[in-house]
Amino acid sequence: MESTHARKRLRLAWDVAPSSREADRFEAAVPTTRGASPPWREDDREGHYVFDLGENLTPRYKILSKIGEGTFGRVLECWDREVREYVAIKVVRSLRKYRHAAMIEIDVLNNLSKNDSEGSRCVQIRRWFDYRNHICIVCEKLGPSLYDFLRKNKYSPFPVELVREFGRQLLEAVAYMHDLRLIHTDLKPENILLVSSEFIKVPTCKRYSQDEIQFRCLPKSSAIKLIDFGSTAFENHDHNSIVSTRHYRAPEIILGLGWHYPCDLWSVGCILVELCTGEALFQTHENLEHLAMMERVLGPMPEHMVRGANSSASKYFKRGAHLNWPEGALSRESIRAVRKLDRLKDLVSRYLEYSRSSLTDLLYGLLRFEPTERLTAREALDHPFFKDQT
Ligand SMILES: Nc1ncnc2c1ncn2[C@@H]1O[C@H](COP(=O)(O)OP(=O)(O)OP(=O)(O)O)[C@@H](O)[C@H]1O
Repeated sequence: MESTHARKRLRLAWDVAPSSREADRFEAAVPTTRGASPPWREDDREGHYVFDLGENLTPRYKILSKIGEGTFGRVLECWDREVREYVAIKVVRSLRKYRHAAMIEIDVLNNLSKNDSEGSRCVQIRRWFDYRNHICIVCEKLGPSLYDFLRKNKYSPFPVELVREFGRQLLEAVAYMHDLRLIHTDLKPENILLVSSEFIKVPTCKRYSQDEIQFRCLPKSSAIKLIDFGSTAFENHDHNSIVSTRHYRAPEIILGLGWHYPCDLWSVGCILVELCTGEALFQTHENLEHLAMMERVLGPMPEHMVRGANSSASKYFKRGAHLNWPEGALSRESIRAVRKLDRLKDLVSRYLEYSRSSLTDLLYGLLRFEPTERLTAREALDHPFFKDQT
């Protein structure tokens, strides 16, 4: 299944988690809903559960806000009356295929939390239940995603020290998953959440005018966790389908060569570049343009990969294993978009104040075309970039 190209829609409430006193006040203001479920209603046309804020999901959970929406369902912030904590509940669409996918996600989440001795950096499942034909997955409530943060800062990059912290934790999460023989397949800034919503505002060097200082928001804590295990693959399953959201999709997936653990590391490479520059590295919606962008940034693709491409991908190449570019481009804008991109090392050094050769070297290791030559998560964690504190 091809993940959606478009960025997720805006979060509805990203830094407005009410305090528990506020939740109590909220509780008192809507006394009639306490202890009861609302009357049964039809789902909407897409199979989403229909709700009103302030009512109960089940008598245990009070719905406070909608925090997200994805292909599989809606994520609601709820107050758990029994444990007295905020939780995020994914209320899955009632269609059979989503219910089925949700059961696999629950299996993965249980696996992740069962083996989690100390902070796996993957969201923790609390429990799950089936309510009015909707699978509901109750998880710890986390803060905004790294993408939410980039957007809030008008796509200005994160400081390199934060990129290092995020990168290390992201790789720890991926290494943990791979040790459990699980492949995430949909790593992207939207699926990396800060644990806390707290942030500080710091002045930037840029000024609009003499008196107007520009600010940007930085998270108070750099702790992050991975979410969205709805596309996670087990090591022994068939790995030929198209996976990953377009911008983060590895070349072996596009070429139909089959994919494995290394596809997650490619996505990590793309994510780290995005955190450093503020913008997605490969902003494209189309295979040939995507491959041309990869070659522009990283150099030519190895010939054996081109020769192994499946029948639908081999049409992107001329005889002699060269990409059919720019001849095959769909428009002039497309050619311009590819030409606009820099080589990886220039791209990184353009955004960082001074040369960061260790980061560039790490990125080249993560963005190797040949999956077997790509760094593994554990190798990447050993890279000098994570030791370099200057
Ligand atoms: N534990 C959580 N705490 C806070 N917010 C969350 C949590 N889990 C999910 N969200 C929010 O809900 C959104 C949708 O969640 P998720 O990505 O799991 O849904 P999905 O339907 O599987 O999405 P996709 O279409 O990407 O597969 C996330 O982008 C995030 O903003």
